[in-house]
Amino acid sequence: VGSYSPGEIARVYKELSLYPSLSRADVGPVITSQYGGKYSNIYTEWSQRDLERNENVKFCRQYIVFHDDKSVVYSGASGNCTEIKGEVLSKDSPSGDMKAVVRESSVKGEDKQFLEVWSKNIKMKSINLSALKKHGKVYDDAQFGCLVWSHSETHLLYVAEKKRPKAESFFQSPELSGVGDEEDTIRTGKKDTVKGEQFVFHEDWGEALGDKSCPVLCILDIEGDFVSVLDGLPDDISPGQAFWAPGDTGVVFIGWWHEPFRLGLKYCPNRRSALFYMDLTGGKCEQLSSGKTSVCSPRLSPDQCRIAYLECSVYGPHMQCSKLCMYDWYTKKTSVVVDVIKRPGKDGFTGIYSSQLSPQCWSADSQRIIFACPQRSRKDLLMVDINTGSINSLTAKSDIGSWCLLNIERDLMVVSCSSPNCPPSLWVGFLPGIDSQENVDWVTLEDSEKLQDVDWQILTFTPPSEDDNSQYSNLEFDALLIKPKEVKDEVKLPLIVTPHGGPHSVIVAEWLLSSAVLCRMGFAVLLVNYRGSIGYGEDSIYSLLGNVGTQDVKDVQFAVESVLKSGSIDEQKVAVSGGSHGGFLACHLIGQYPGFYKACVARNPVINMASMIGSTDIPDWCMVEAGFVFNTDCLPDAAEWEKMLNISPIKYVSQVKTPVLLTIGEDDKRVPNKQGIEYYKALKARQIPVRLLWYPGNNHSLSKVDAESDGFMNMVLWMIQHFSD
Ligand SMILES: CSCC[C@H](NC=O)C(=O)N[C@@H](CO)C(=O)O
Repeated sequence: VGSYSPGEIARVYKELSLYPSLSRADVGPVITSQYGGKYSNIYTEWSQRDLERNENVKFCRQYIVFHDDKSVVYSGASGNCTEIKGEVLSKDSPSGDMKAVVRESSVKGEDKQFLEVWSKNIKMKSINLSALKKHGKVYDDAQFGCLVWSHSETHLLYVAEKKRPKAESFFQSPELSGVGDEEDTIRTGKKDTVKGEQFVFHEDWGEALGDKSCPVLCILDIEGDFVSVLDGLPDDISPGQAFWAPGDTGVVFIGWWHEPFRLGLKYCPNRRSALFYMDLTGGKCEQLSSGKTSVCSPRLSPDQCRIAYLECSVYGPHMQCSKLCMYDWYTKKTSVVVDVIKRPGKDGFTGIYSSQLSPQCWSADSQRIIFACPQRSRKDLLMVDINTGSINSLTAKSDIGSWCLLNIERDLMVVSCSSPNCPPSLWVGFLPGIDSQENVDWVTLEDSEKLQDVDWQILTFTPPSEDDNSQYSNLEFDALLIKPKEVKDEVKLPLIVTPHGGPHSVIVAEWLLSSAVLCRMGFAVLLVNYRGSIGYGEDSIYSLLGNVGTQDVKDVQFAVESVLKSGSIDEQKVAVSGGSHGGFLACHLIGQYPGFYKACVARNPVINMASMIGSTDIPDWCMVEAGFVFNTDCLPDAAEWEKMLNISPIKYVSQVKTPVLLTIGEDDKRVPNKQGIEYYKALKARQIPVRLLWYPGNNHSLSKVDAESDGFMNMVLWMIQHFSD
């Protein structure tokens, strides 16, 4: 490993970063050819890092699938890939005759948004949304955003930021006042500016949603060329994830309460929210779910009789085991189809841990729901019978590590699958009939090459009895070990230990660019799903509350020491890296096991929960992980502050011997950059080698192409440098 030059590392990174990943697939209508054969077009979107251009490029490719409604007869790509530029959102109409696009385009040097309607090869409409000034920017995020055709194909529904009146200075001279809105003034006879509001703080929805504050539901009447912003919704909720109700009588959406103040939503599907129906015929807004829980991903059945959605508790751990619920449109009754799983039973089903269902998730007969979900360290495709609640795994027996349902339409499933040694590939297959025992017959649309030199396995651990959790005892956990395949007898591998963040998330056996590159360069990588990870039953999640900094730290160390016993690892070359809560664990490990790890790399790590609670977008996380109940109207008491400090990595800083590289995102709202700086100063004061990389324009994930690639290069070089200290 030590013999690799930066140029060689960059070459391997560049080579493996060429593999694109799938982000979307849409199945077109069934067309009968002139020879009587039936086929459907499949539209796919992919993304790929372009290191030269320093951006993630998005491209599309279409495929044609001939079928007999039960099996694929013939399939192939139709044409080559095309890069997608300027499209914010796009959606084909249900019949496939039209396409709607929200596009960003520069007009005379100014960025504008247009809503386009295409029919065959003609752009029928191009509506300048920015000029209409009915609302602010259209939302394209997965949390709120949508672009939905009405069933009648006459209207389009989307979410945008509420229009904010222009604010001007108290000292603006009257002749210039409201000058920017001249057109509006002529049209409405009113000046659209307010004084004194220029510096008012507007709450936002937190990490990665910093430009989202007050979403509104908007409707374009295509024939009438008219955009309207829906009013009549409750004032204390922010709407999103909207769709047309049966018969287009109104719209159904999720509303998130934003009183008394907004809490970060990213990775936090535990925020109080409900399913709502805005009746456009009577102008009334009705709440369809209890309002005491958190709900997301509502999906209307093909027969338009039921809405399936996911539900979990409010506050508590930010990722939890969800219920699959069903709202019957006609009886107005709600039922639970799949409940929370505390401990997995004999069938092996560990519970639902998805926070987003695929755009379509129903079988054609409206009797089953299909979704992808982490089950321990793999991601499987699961099928639920809504009448019995019984669950079948469509993929449990496969040797592929991770399956992702991109879409399902008339029982034709489009999936992306990958493994640590196999980049994403694209497959299609028909869902077998409800009473059929048959397996899915998968057909590859886009294959990917297996990396023959990379090997992976899932290891299962039972914590030693002294580390058992008395309240939640006998819990197991896993780790994913990724290694070079061919290793000469006398060679011992350097090891990089990577606990995931969250802490309630999971690493599944999927394509992981950095692990594949490290493996190519001769490192072994150990990714630990310590107790508290999702995918193992709700008891595992709850076992960690109040025990962060001990139980999770011990689990990781136990997994590492067990792997070292195999004899294939060089004990003098063990490093640790992690982001966020994974960074919290990395910094704990070097503090609690001084000198064991020869290098540490932490991305936006949580360093001091007590100092972070006042500045993060999710203060509830600090209280809940420390074992307390969060309440929006009370401050932690002295004992709670003390515990938050005592369970934080800063507490062990004086024991640290390991050199630390910190990678920090300037605009991180989740773990504010001051956390990394606090650790940097504490290490510097103790003469521990420390280096801090500061990435402007980056948030918590450090996922911009240059930040991600630079962070990776520096991580490897830091480890190589300190392995030879
Ligand atoms: C107040 S920061 C809490 C840690 C953070 N949790 C949720 O956002 C975290 O560890 N994030 C992970 C993803 O879950 C990450 O890798 O950024």
